[in-house]
Amino acid sequence: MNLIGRPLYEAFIREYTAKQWQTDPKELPASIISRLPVRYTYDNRYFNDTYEGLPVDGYTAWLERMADHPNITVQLDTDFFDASQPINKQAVVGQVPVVYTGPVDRYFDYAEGELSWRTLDFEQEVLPVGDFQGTSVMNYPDAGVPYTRIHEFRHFHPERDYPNDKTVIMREFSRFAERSDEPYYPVNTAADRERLLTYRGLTEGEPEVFFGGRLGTYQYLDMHMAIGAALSTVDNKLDALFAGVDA
Ligand SMILES: O=c1ccn([C@@H]2O[C@H](COP(=O)(O)OP(=O)(O)O[C@H]3O[C@H](CO)[C@H](O)[C@H](O)[C@H]3O)[C@@H](O)[C@H]2O)c(=O)[nH]1
Repeated sequence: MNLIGRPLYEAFIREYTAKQWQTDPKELPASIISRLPVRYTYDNRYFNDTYEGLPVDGYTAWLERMADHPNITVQLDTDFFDASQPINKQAVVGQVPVVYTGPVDRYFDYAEGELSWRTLDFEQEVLPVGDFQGTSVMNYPDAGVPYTRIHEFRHFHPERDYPNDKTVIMREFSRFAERSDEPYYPVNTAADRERLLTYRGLTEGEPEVFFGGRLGTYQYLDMHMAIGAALSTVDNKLDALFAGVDA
């Protein structure tokens, strides 16, 4: 309210935030809103960063190329908490360094209670038009619309060729995550923060386990922050563990 005043808060923030978090805004950390820059110019970009963009061929290709190395084996569909398969928590922790990027409460089998998380549902549709909304993301702040925003992929990559008579859109819906859902956002209420402190205490007792990413640290990290944090974990912690080990 201090940032933009009541009329703009009511038009753009109040109902969107209710849909996105289903949590009284007073319970949410101020950093959720203060991440949105307020400026008094006609610059209509989202953030103030010098460069904004996506990997040229997308995040999937970017990750596949990083993992495409003779020293790296990728094993998917393997549950770290399933002791019936060899690469499980009990078998590996303490034996080799582990970087864990799943939910921190799950790692400890929810011993200190559940942290609250939001998950997302997506509904994809192909429409028979060349351009549906003229922009990559359109937010729908009104309570009467069940989704929070619509993504239209062609606008993320204006440099690519797309058909003139078809476009892919995706509606995004937010809800509280159950244990079986994929968590996307830490809600981070005061109760969550208290619980997180006890989990942080527990992480200190884990030998050579490095908790990373939004889920492992219970932090609302943007992509550039998650990448930066991963690189500093390598520089500050992992490098030393592998010094002297043959590549
Ligand atoms: O129209 C809006 C937009 C945001 N918010 C409030 O501000 C918070 C932050 O909104 P963002 O859209 O910045 O948050 P997301 O993490 O959902 O955004 C993601 O999508 C953004 C673009 O839409 C950026 O790409 C961002 O880096 C990426 O994390 C929301 O939860 C909500 O409480 C509103 O109330 N109304």
